[in-house]
Amino acid sequence: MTTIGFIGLGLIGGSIARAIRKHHPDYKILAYNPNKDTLITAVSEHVVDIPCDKTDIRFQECDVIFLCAPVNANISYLKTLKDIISSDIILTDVGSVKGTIHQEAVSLHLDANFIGGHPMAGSEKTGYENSADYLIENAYYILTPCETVKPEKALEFQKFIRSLGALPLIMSPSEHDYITAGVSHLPHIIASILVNEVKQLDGPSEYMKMIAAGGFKDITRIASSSPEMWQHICLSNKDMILKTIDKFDELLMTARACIADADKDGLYSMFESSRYYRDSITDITSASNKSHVLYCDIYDETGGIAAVTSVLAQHNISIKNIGIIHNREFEEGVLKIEFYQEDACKKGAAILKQNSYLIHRRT
Ligand SMILES: NC(=O)c1ccc[n+]([C@@H]2O[C@H](COP(=O)([O-])OP(=O)(O)OC[C@H]3O[C@@H](n4cnc5c(N)ncnc54)[C@H](O)[C@@H]3O)[C@@H](O)[C@H]2O)c1
Ligand SMILES: O=C(O)C(=O)C[C@]1(C(=O)O)C=C[C@@H](O)C=C1
Repeated sequence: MTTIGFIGLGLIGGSIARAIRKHHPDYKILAYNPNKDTLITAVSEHVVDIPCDKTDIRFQECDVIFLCAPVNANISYLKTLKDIISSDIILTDVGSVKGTIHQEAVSLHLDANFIGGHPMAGSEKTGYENSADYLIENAYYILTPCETVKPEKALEFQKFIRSLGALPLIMSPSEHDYITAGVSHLPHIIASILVNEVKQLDGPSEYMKMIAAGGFKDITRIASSSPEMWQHICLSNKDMILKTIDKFDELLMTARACIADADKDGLYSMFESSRYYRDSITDITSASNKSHVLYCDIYDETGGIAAVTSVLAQHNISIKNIGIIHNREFEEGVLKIEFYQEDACKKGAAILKQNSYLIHRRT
């Protein structure tokens, strides 16, 4: 029997625990979370087997412990767990910054046990109540094993992550921190600034807030993310984030100059270059690990999901997975439906369209 521990059972911890329960129903799951109600719910849903205290001696039984609290809390847990855990445990975290926790693992002589982790999936929503067993499905899951981790241990953990439906990708902590500063940390800072900018510019009528449409909403969804989480990330990945801010500043000033100078060619080439590059970014669900998914707009009303599933059932179309998703690019109320086969997905889309549902497929 494999035993897995969790410290922090929020959006990401809860989603990984649910994915383990789904793919490895016989594994034993122990969890600590400061909010006890979360643990009670997780036990009642059979996601967690044993609710634990912060320094619970039963964490000794674990083969793997996932640290799923905010970045700095994960770092401080290494010291707390050091005297409890078994000598061949795999300790991992899901934090959005890797350099600082690696430094702590090395200084505590836990490096032979430590494999940093970071699922590149999430949401602006927090907490166990928003967790889902499919959250990390088809998402890149960055792994940063310490150099002293035995290769067979690292390989075994990589296989485990793949078994949960995620796509493991190995890199060094510094490479991780550089890349995520560019594609995750700076975008969150910019989203937050954009919202604060509108807040400051808007007049007493609040027309800006009222008419803000798809463009503003798309680019600022992540401004609703957890302030605590992003405070920790900015404090932990300071140098890399400052580099990306400098680059952003340079490009913003170039755009400013193009506008001030009415530089037609400069403006055209800025928009043309970003459009070309953005169009080349594919959704991995449509690449080699293709899953047969469609997104369906539903009304936020009782029975909305049941109506969709019964239309599909009437045509003998089986659903592999279904759920409301929050980490997405479409509007509120989108239902994600996964099918076993591409044919079933296409047929399902056609039938739902005939029934006046608005269907999206990602390219
Ligand atoms: N939200 C995302 O999109 C996302 C994506 C990938 C990775 N991450 C990382 O995952 C981690 C958790 O983020 P989340 O989105 O699940 O946040 P969350 O707020 O949903 O969950 C955090 C959980 O940790 C618990 N917690 C807080 N302080 C704690 C402490 N000192 N000790 C133990 N538990 C504590 C909270 O009660 C909560 O249940 C963070 O390190 C974050 O950087 C987040
Ligand atoms: O989709 C979102 O809401 C996210 O912000 C997820 C997201 C990101 O893409 O930046 C946020 C933080 C992470 O560490 C990893 C993923």
